[in-house]
Amino acid sequence: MQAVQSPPKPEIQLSKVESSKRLAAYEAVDRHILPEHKIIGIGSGSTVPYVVERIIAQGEELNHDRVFLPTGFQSKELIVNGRLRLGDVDQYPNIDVTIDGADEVDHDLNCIKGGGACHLREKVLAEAAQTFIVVADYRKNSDVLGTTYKQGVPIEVAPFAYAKLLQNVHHLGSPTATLRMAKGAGTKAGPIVTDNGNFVIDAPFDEQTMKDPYSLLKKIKMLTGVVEVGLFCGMAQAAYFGNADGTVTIKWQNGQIENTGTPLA
Ligand SMILES: O=C[C@H](O)[C@H](O)[C@H](O)COP(=O)(O)O
Repeated sequence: MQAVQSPPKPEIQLSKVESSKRLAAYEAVDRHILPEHKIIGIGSGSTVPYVVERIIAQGEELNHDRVFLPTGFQSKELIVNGRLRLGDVDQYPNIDVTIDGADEVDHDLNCIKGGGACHLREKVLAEAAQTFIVVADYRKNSDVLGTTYKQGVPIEVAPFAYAKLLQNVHHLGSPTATLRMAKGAGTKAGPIVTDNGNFVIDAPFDEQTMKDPYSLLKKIKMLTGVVEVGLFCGMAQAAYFGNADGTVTIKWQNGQIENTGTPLA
């Protein structure tokens, strides 16, 4: 009897933005998640599912003795649903590679992170990693932070201190800083609460201030009650940006910029 062949699965047509996220994620995994890497940090956001997809495609033989550490609820689900082994940074404080998304990346690879309120765990996993790689679509590739991500610098704060901190952040030069509220039908009434039980303040600063994100980071971090700031300065070794034309731009820590792939006709 002839075997019945199931019809080929239709290829889901991705939007330009989605395909550029996938391009960046695949290229970064292919270059940085190598057979010798056993402890791997998995970041958060909409590009990270493609990172996990590509890691799974490396196969059971490579993945069976690897441990994957999540930066939040979303990445934990990705790891568990992908049948990868879950660990945590308190068991594995030395990570080989962490790959994560970003809200915006400047020419020095400084990043705004925390649009999804995950930046505390993300920063711990980035710092613990020998190699920290950022993946994103072309919209996140900037010269100066705050050019495209207008919501402001995400600041995770102890809930009881938020009112005082809002005043302090206003005085620091962000008069429109606000407490991030849960939005949309069916969501919680009131402020969003992070995976660590904290609140988030979004603090936009002017262009001049954002040109020196490290100074700003230090000032905000000094405010009592601040848990972590979504400015990642001097942490990434490389940032991969998928482009709408099917190529990938890679910015390296030493300032080198590389373009790979053939532009779509
Ligand atoms: O808190 C969230 C993280 O920092 C994300 O990595 C960041 O917001 C980017 O997310 P997305 O890729 O969904 O824009």
